[in-house]
Amino acid sequence: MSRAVLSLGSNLGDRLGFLRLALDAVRPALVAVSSVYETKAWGVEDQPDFLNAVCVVDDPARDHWAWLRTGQAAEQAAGRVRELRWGPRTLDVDVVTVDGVRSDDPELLLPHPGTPDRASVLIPWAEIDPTAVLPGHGPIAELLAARPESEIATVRRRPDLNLA
Ligand SMILES: Nc1ncnc2c1ncn2[C@@H]1O[C@H](COP(=O)(O)OP(=O)(O)OP(=O)(O)O)[C@@H](O)[C@H]1O
Ligand SMILES: Nc1nc2c(c(=O)[nH]1)N=C(CO)CN2
Repeated sequence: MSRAVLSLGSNLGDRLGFLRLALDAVRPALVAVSSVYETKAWGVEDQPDFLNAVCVVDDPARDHWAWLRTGQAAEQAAGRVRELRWGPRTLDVDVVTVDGVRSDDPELLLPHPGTPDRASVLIPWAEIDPTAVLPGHGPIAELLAARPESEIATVRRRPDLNLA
């Protein structure tokens, strides 16, 4: 069994369409998908808001590398051009965790190192798996409780947008 948590993000073009494209790439393995959230950009702040969502997927035939490749293929299909780090993009698929796998290979860091500091990942993840634990970091509910209220407020659920 290989159960992965994937974070999806888009802030260019047809944002919802690109999230749907990513989800369609994993739909046969889909266990759960969060609501869509409109989030203020972190990192490079002078860029459009993102749409973010998190999904849990499970496929015994795929290991962590296969999840990375699946995400990268979806990014390519969305016409993503690799430019600025933390800059705008049509589609970003981050592999947040895969089972308890730990990796310090720069091509696939696991768990994804940004996760503990990103309400834009923790909030949608907690919506679909509130008792989840981030390997090496603890329960995501505790990580979320440690985020400043000012950051939490920049992650807004968009009930009018649906991925499921
Ligand atoms: N867990 C992971 N999920 C997705 N890509 C990863 C992961 N760990 C390392 N990478 C590598 O990161 C590179 C992609 O980086 P990218 O440009 O998407 O970074 P970013 O999204 O701007 O920043 P961040 O990784 O902090 O979210 C790829 O080369 C990929 O191999
Ligand atoms: N809110 C938000 N900000 C971001 C995001 C993202 O997915 N959501 N992704 C980035 C590129 O890694 C940079 N900044």
